[in-house]
Amino acid sequence: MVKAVIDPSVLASDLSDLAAECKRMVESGADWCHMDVMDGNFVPNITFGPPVLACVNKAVPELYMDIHAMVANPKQWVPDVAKAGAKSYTFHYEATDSPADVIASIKEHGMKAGIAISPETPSSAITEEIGNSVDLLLVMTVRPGFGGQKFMPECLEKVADLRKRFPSKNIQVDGGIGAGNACQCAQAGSNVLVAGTAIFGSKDPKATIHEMRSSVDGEIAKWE
Ligand SMILES: O=C(CO)[C@H](O)[C@H](O)COP(=O)(O)O
Repeated sequence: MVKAVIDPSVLASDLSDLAAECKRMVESGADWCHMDVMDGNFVPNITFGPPVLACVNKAVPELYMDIHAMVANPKQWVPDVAKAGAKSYTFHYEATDSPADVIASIKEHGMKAGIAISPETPSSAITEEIGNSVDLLLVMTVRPGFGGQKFMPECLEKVADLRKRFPSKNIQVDGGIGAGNACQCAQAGSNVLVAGTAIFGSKDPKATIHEMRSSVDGEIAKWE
């Protein structure tokens, strides 16, 4: 069965000291670090790409880099992101007409594959074929592009639908999440919680991660 994964989003970290920030998260009990790669095309923001990911991987080789590719051509970046040491690569359903090709490329390059849906995309866009071929389904709970936005609880209906249809998959939520709504997200069926502001802005990230994990663990125990 799935397990709780707490996944700090480095978008809210001190990006001038990214490797140290990732290390701090590993030491605080984070399972993964969520790395938002934005190209200024798919979303109106630009962050970082494979050269920066490679530096982080070199400095913190034990880190599970969970890539959220908010890019207009997701297949283009798969080889470079894999070479940079990423463990998983999640792309947007809205960014491609051929998700199966992108998924195949991600797997060929030795990464776990994920597919994301933005708030305006229904969960029915994830067909049985797509859902069964990925490792992770990401339901955005804000519009992609920026951290620190308000959580959209209406997106959780999509989490519930996906959990029902894909009981053994990692189902991730991202945007406006923290200790206050972790339980609500897990109740809907999410086991992978991304949190930027809530963790990097916390005085005690270790305690925040622990609290979020306890909420998810408590809900997962009820599913079985
Ligand atoms: O994908 C993202 C934005 O597109 C971020 O990962 C997300 O918004 C996390 O930030 P916060 O927890 O501060 O809302």
